[in-house]
Amino acid sequence: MTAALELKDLRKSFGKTEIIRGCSLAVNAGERIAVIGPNGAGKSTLFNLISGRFAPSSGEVLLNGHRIDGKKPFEINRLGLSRSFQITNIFPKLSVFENLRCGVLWSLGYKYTFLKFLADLDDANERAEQLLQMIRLHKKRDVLAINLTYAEQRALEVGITIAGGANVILLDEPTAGMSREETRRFIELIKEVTVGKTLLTVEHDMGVVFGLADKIAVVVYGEIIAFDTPENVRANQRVQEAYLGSSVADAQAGH
Ligand SMILES: Nc1ncnc2c1ncn2[C@@H]1O[C@H](COP(=O)(O)OP(=O)(O)OP(=O)(O)O)[C@@H](O)[C@H]1O
Repeated sequence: MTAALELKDLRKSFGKTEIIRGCSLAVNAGERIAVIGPNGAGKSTLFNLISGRFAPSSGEVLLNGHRIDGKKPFEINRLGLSRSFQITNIFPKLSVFENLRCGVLWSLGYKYTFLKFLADLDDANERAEQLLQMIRLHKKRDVLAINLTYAEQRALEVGITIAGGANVILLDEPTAGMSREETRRFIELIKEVTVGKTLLTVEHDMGVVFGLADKIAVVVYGEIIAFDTPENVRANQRVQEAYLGSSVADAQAGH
């Protein structure tokens, strides 16, 4: 079976410092992966390499079996990989519905003509209405994004990320800054809206990791030292020594 996303001996140096030091990983379609690791381990850099923000120094990134390393972020997006936008990429003065519709329309293609735009508008409206329901913001349909609560803005961000129908979704700390209860509900929401999709999240909160992930990739000092089920990762000696056994991680996991 072709992996939905595959990294082959991926490396990235900034100047003389190698930050990503030979990462290999194969993620099957439909799997939910949490990428964890200490601060500065290279998690964000890995996401930046996958989503095309940085080009790797060497190695390959394959999306559904096709090389995407070296391509531009928008090209990778149109090939079916979507990364969560930062809050600042939500249009604050547009309504929730309009934000979602922008996400849908933007994904429809860069060779866009005005006539095609008009023809597709009905479809885009319909899709935006569906997304509204999915992210449970239908009651906030016409509210300006700037007037949403923080958790609602994060939900909108997820809605925009999935708007184009990408099959591989990257979310960077989706529950950061949320209360425990908001986090719990948000994990359920993420699970629902990503059914059938491949999901990668960078996550610090161990509660979120163990609640969401089918598999965990542990990044330490630019290397993936483990890639396995949550139970096996928890029991992995090397991971415990390098990361999980710390009191901080235990506290986050609620032990
Ligand atoms: N553009 C850059 N130029 C130089 N060094 C960089 C650049 N981006 C990241 N780094 C360095 O790469 C290392 C890994 O950073 P990265 O942000 O990927 O780690 P992280 O695991 O996401 O950390 P955190 O959990 O704190 O977000 C850090 O030492 C950082 O200073």
